[in-house]
Amino acid sequence: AIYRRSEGLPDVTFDFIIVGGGTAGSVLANRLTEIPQFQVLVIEAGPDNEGVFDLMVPGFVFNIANSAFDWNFTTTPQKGLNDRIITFERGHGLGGSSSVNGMIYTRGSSSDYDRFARVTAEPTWSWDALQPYVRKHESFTPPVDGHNTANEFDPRVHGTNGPILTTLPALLNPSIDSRMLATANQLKGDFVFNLDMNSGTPLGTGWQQATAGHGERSSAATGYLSAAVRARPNLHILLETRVTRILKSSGPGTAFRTVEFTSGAGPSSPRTTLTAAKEVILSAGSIMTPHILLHSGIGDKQTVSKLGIDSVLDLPSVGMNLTEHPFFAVTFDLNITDDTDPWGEVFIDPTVTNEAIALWNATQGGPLATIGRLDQIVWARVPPSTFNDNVPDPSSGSNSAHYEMGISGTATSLISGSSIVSPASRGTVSINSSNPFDPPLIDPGLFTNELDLTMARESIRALFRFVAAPAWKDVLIGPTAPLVNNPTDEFLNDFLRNTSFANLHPTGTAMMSPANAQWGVVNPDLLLKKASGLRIIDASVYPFVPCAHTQASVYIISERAADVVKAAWGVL
Ligand SMILES: Cc1cc2nc3c(=O)[nH]c(=O)nc-3n(C[C@H](O)[C@H](O)[C@H](O)COP(=O)(O)OP(=O)(O)OC[C@H]3O[C@@H](n4cnc5c(N)ncnc54)[C@H](O)[C@@H]3O)c2cc1C
Repeated sequence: AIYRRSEGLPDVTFDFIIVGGGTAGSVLANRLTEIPQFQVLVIEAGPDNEGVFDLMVPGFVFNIANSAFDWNFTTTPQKGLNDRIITFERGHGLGGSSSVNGMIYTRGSSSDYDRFARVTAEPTWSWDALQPYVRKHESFTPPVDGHNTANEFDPRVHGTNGPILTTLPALLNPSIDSRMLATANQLKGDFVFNLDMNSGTPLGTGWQQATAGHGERSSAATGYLSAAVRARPNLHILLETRVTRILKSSGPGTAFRTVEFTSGAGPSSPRTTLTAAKEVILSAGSIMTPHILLHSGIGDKQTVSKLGIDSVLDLPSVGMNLTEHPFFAVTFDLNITDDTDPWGEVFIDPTVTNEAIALWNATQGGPLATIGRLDQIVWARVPPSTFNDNVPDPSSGSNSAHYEMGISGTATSLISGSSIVSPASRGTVSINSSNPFDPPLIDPGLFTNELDLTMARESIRALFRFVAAPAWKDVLIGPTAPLVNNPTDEFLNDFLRNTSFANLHPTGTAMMSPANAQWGVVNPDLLLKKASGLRIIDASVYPFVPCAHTQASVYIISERAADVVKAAWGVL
């Protein structure tokens, strides 16, 4: 059941208290309540996702920023971005960031997961070992327009029975799609057609896949917290309630089974505590998980002590290693005269938008049933000569991408949403007060490592090579200002520093490490180091960011983590 005040909660002993009903938290809530004797409480800071139009309609993804479903964070001034402060959206509500994200479904490369296994000395985090979980969360669903998808994906690498619906684009854009696929054929090499970028080898040009089905967004909340799951008598979801700290239990040893929370909105709001009989599971995401840990005195001893917070566990890696993908748009002017797309103006002309809304309401189809105009993505590597002994390759292996180009177009422009997906830069999440209501200091450190700029320049030059293919000859005008032909390195550095944003894929701020390692925050079983009772399950535990948009990996990791928890309590 759903509650909004802790006073209404039933008088039961909660075996598990999950902090954050986001992407990972929803997976855990579902899987742990499959065991009827487990009583599970989820505490989520934000509201319910149910019935919220902008969260349901894929085409309205850009309406969500700055709403009640966004934490409305900004970064610290970014040195690598000419000291610009940028927005840093995070989901606030059931489903967390999966309720607000861009729905792009990409798993990354097999070597990303093999690197997880290698650096944590835990073989069960490898791609091969994770295969059951790679499929368990997913149900591949035909696109809403019912077109033949035979050459657009490989059904053998997809799940068919999981809670999360995935699909292929439906609002096809033939004049762009045909040229994209022709380019892959004409140039091959880095841009060769890849039938399915989610096979473990993403490299090349392939059809984009999204977490949507039957015209609607599929999020951790719609998928894992369906009406039937919410009705389970052992699942209790407390909304609009913020966890302020996790408290050390009294008695010998270092155990953390108590959460402190409030439904108030400020530092003096009355706080309540509840203690889990088995575990607290922290799933507040890569930004708020370290924020809660630091406010609880779990983190670098000197840093927290300086702020007047009692240090209860000295773990210097908390909040370190923030890894994020820098994102930049690169645009070319086109002149397509045979464009027959009736929905070209859907987000520009209000009359067309209203027609699209009416169509979506009536049929859950039409242009709003799909995410904008993005039909294909290119994943590629920079030349090996970019690296040497002093400048090592930051990617996880030779089947991993360094950069991504999500290419969409209209009759007049071709836009690549480009990103460095194996970055070398690292940042931090920290705090500057003892008030848990103060926002975290988010420093993703974008472009602080020169190598990321080098790779970004190379990706822009790769896009120039891409649009130089014969397929574009009759329609390409040239780069859109301020971009110019044959740009110098200096020009591109300025362009990148002045225009880049965060791709909103933060990971690594509570990273896992081998059980005996002095660094890291959690062990490979995701239990907090040097303590008991507290597990962390969300994107913060990744030691490295995958070369992918990060939601698929959160589903994979959380599904496996649910089994790790069940095994620890003897029910698997
Ligand atoms: C705008 C946006 C676009 C994105 N686009 C894509 C995309 O297209 N494809 C993709 O794969 N990935 C995308 N991502 C990234 C992806 O959604 C995330 O990596 C993933 O959902 C993170 O899951 P998580 O469980 O770690 O955290 P979240 O899903 O963010 O969950 C954390 C939850 O904890 C709650 N919480 C935090 N602090 C507290 C507290 N103190 N008390 C109680 N509750 C708390 C939050 O409200 C939230 O519900 C995007 C993210 C955003 C924000």
